Formats: sequence, C-alpha cells, structure tokens
Amino acid sequence: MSTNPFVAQWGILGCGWISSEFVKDICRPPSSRGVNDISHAVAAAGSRSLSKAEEFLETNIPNGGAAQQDGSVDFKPKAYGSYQGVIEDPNVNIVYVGTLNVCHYEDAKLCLDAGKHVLLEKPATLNAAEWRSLVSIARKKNLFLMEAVWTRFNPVLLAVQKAIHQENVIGDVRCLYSDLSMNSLGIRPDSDRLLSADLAGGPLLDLGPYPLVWSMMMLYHHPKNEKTAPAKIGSTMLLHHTGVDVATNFALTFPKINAIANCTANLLSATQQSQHTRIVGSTGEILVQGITSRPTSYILRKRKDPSVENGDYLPDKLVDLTFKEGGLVFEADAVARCLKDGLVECPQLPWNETELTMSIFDQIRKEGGYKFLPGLEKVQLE
Ligand SMILES: NC(=O)C1=CN([C@@H]2O[C@H](COP(=O)(O)OP(=O)(O)OC[C@H]3O[C@@H](n4cnc5c(N)ncnc54)[C@H](OP(=O)(O)O)[C@@H]3O)[C@@H](O)[C@H]2O)C=CC1
Ligand SMILES: O=C1OC[C@@H](O)[C@H](O)[C@H]1O
Repeated sequence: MSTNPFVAQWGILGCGWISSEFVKDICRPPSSRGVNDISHAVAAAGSRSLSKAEEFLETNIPNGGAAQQDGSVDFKPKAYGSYQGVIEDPNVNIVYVGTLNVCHYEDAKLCLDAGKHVLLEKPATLNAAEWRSLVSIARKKNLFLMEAVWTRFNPVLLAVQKAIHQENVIGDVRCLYSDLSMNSLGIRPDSDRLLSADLAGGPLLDLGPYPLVWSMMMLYHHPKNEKTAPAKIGSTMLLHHTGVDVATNFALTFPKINAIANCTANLLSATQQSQHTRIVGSTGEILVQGITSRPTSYILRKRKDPSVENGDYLPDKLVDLTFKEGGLVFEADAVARCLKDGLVECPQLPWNETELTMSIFDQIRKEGGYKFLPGLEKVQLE
C-alpha cells in the first residue's frame, strides 16, 4: 500500500538570488532523486515589492512546486509585497529565510513569533547570542529551526564522511585543508553585501561556513572525537577599509583525535573551480573535487607504504557522484522529513552545533578586530 508523501509547504522570505536557486531546486520531482516519502510546494513568496515577488514566482516556478505540479496539493503559489503576508498565509507551514545577513535574526523571529517553522540561510545570525535567542523561541513554541548549511546534506560530503569514519579509507584522520574564496575585490563595489559593513559582509560569515562545515563533519563528528568542541581556535584576519574582513584564515584543533583543520575564506582569490578541500590521514588522503560548497566527486589517494615518511602513492581512484540537482534540495528534503516526523531540531544539524559554529565565528571576529557596526546585532554577546 502506498501512502501519500508528506508535503512541506514553503513560504519564501526575500526574493533574491539564493531564494530563486532554492525554489527552482525544490520544484524538481522528488522521484527523480529516488525520494518518495516527502515532497515540496511553494505556498507563498514575499518581497518588499509586490512586483518583484510576482516576477520571482513567474520566472522561477510558473507551475508551482513539485507537489503543485503533480496535483498533490491544490493551492497555487501566492505573491506578497511584504514579509508579513507570507507569515500570515495559512498554506505556509515552513518559511525559508533568504534575506541578508543583517536581517536574519529579525526575519526568523518574525516567522517564529507567527508560529511558522524556519529554515534560515547561513550565517544563521550575526552572533551566538542572537542564535540562542531564536532557539529559545523555537523551543518554547515547539517550532522547527535550522541554519541552511546545505553542504551538510551534499551526497559527496556524506560519502566522504562515511569513507573516513566507517570505512577507515585514509586511516587516522590528521589534517583537513578547506578553502572557499572568490576574487570579488575590485569587481564588486564596497556597497555590495560581501564588502559592506552596513550589511555585515566579509568572507568569514559569507564563505567561512563551508570550510567550517567540512571541519565539523569530518573532525568534530568523527566517532572518536565524541562531539568534543575544538580545543583551540586560532585565526588571522585581513580587514578591508570598510571594516569587514576581506580574508580570514582559521585553524581548529581536535586533540582527542590528534587532528587539525586549516580553513581559509577570502575575497582576494578565485578558488572555486578546482579542488580546495583535502583531508589527509595516516594511510592516504581524499581530494574533494569541485567547489567546497557543492562538491561533485572525490579522489581517493592511498599511500603505497604508510610506514615510509613522504613515500609514494598508489594510483588515484576517482569516486564520481555527480548529481543534476542544484544541491539545495537535499537540505530541503531533510527539513521536510523533520516536519513529517514532528522534529523541531534536525538530527544532522542540532541547535547546539549551530551555537558552537556561531561562537567559533564570534571568537575569530574578536581576534581579528572585526566589530559589527552599532545596532546591527539585535542581541548582544555577554
Ligand atoms: N546557501 C547558499 O549557497 C547561499 C546563501 N546565501 C545567503 O543568502 C542570503 C542572501 O544572499 P543573496 O540571495 O545572494 O542576496 P540578494 O541580495 O540576491 O538577496 C537578498 C534579499 O534580501 C532582501 N532584503 C531585505 N532587506 C534588504 C535590504 N535592506 N537591502 C537589500 N536586500 C534586502 C531582498 O529581498 P526583497 O527585495 O525581495 O525583499 C533581497 O532580494 C545571505 O545571507 C547569504 O549569506 C547567499 C548565496 C548562496
Ligand atoms: O553561500 C554562498 O556560497 C556561494 C557564494 O558565491 C556566496 O557568496 C555565498 O553566500
């Protein structure tokens, strides 16, 4: 006997670039990726301008989401010229917040206060205190809340994690190197969201979540690390004249497993088109292929004789897991399953882990001298 899939009924807050990528991806038929327990519908999209919301729907999902296209639900996506319209729409049960960093806290709070579940774009908030405040509302109101770090649900990252943690393919994990950078300096104006202090820009918060997610998934989540937070966090930051960082390097130590993560995120160099995440173990290494945020395959390179210092390698083995989806739909599927099962926290990304990652960023900003402009943080760190 087949049962109808659970349908996540999304409201979209902010009709910008990432929101359009998100709706396009969740509109793919779930069966095309072997999913049959859940599906997605877009109930509403809200923008500060009604015409922008209308155009957003018309351009990206003229026929609605997967569950609207196959007739599982009978409502059509509705455009609103305000965010309020979305949170008041009775067909919306979860809101995807795709607005700017500086708006995340207030926009997520708006949704939670209105009784809606929330998937909140990265960086979840500006600081850990804002995140704790959102969690306390979600907990009190029994609502789902998660930071949208989509790479956590990427099939390549999950395959690499299994290969390292369960199949021991590189022996004891030792060093992780992960970068996500773009050559934006001199190309984007200082008013751009990546460089503007008014918009809490800078690569640490914009690109840093990706090297950090590799560190968390491979080292923090290593079974032998027993979810122990990094013992030391060291960083170096180059500040831009606007006051935001333009380059940040940070390292995290995991003494329980004798491992270190070396992460970089900057707006000085284009590094997205080749391998920029590498995980080295005692018997071999994994070279992640493709952008750190959306890898498509990996190379397994094993050492001929691990007892030889700086010895040779066996021939590379390519593990190709190329997928046709944009990649955002994997996190959306995970969220839909949480809603289906009545969970308020996603087991793969619980609230305390986002609190830890936000505190890591707080510490790095403090060390680097990156202070948010007065008034941007809605909840202050103690
Ligand atoms: N997961 C991922 O891969 C990615 C995530 N992101 C994250 O998503 C967020 C949005 O980034 P992106 O889509 O690239 O940015 P855009 O500038 O394209 O969109 C941001 C949206 O925020 C809304 N907004 C609300 N207040 C303001 C304001 N004062 N000024 C300008 N826009 C405002 C606008 O929506 P409207 O006009 O409709 O009201 C705007 O369209 C960021 O937090 C970023 O970190 C970004 C890129 C990739
Ligand atoms: O999350 C992101 O990933 C891709 C980058 O281009 C973008 O600036 C960032 O927000």
